[in-house]
Amino acid sequence: MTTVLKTEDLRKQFGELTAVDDVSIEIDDGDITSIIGPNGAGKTTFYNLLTGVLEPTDGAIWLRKDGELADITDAPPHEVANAGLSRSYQITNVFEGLTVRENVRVARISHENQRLDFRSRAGSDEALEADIEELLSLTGLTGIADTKCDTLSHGEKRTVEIALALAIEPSVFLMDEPTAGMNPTEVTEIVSLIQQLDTNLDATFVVTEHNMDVVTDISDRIVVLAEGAILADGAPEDVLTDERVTEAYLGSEAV
Ligand SMILES: Nc1ncnc2c1ncn2[C@@H]1O[C@H](COP(=O)(O)OP(=O)(O)OP(=O)(O)O)[C@@H](O)[C@H]1O
Repeated sequence: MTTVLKTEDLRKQFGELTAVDDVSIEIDDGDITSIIGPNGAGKTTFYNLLTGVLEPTDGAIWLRKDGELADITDAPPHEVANAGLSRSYQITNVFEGLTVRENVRVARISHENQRLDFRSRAGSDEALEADIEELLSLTGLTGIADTKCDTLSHGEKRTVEIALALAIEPSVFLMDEPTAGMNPTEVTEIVSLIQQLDTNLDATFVVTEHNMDVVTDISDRIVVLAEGAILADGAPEDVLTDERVTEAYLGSEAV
C-alpha cells in the first residue's frame, strides 16, 4: 500500500489542554478511513491541523504529491488544497444565489486559476465545461444543475458541497460529518454517494462521523481518538468491538 497522508507526533496545545496528543498515522491510498471519537476527542482540531487552519505545536504532516511525500506542516490552507488535500465542512458553504452548476463552475475556475495554467490549457472552455458536467454527473447533481441553491434541501446542499470539494481534483478528501443534520433517506443517499465516489475516483477518503451505522457501512479502517490520542486503529469489526472503545464512548451520545 502507498501512504498518501502521514502525520508524525502531531500535537496541538491550547494552553494547558492537549487537544491532539502526538498523533502518528499513515493513510493508505484508496482507503476510506473514518476518524471517530467522543465529543471533544480532538477530531476537528486534527482536521484543522491537516488543512493548515491551525498551526501544530509540534510534529509534522506529509502529503503525497507528484509521487513523493511533501512536507505540508507549515503550509497555509490554500497551499494544502492546491497540493491535493480537500475538505468538505459541516456547515454548508455554497453560494445560495447561484445555481448548482454555477457553484461548481466557480469552484472549478478558482482551482484552475490557482494552478496558474488556466490560459495555457488547449481548448480550455470546452475542457472546463466537460469537467463541470463530469463533476455534476459523479455527484448525481445533473438533474438539479440549473436549480438555484437557495431552494435546495439540506441533503442536496451537502452534496453540492461535496462537488465543490471535488472540484480541486483532490488526492485526499476529508469529509467532516457528511451526514450531520440529515434525515434517514438523505443519510442512505449520501452513504451510497460516498461508496460510488470511492469506486469511481482515484481519491482517498478520510471521514469524521458520529453516525456509527454510516461508519460501519463505509469504512475500510477506523481510527479512534480519545483525549487527543489514538486509542484504537484497525478494521471496523475489530475496532467497534474493542472494549476500550466502548468504554471511551460511555456517557457519550455518539454510540
Ligand atoms: N480554539 C480552541 N481553543 C481552546 N480549546 C479548544 C479550541 N478548539 C478546540 N478546543 C478544545 O480541544 C478539545 C478537542 O476539541 P475538538 O473540537 O477538536 O473535538 P472533536 O472531537 O471535534 O469534538 P466534537 O465531536 O464535539 O466536534 C476540546 O476539549 C475543545 O474544547
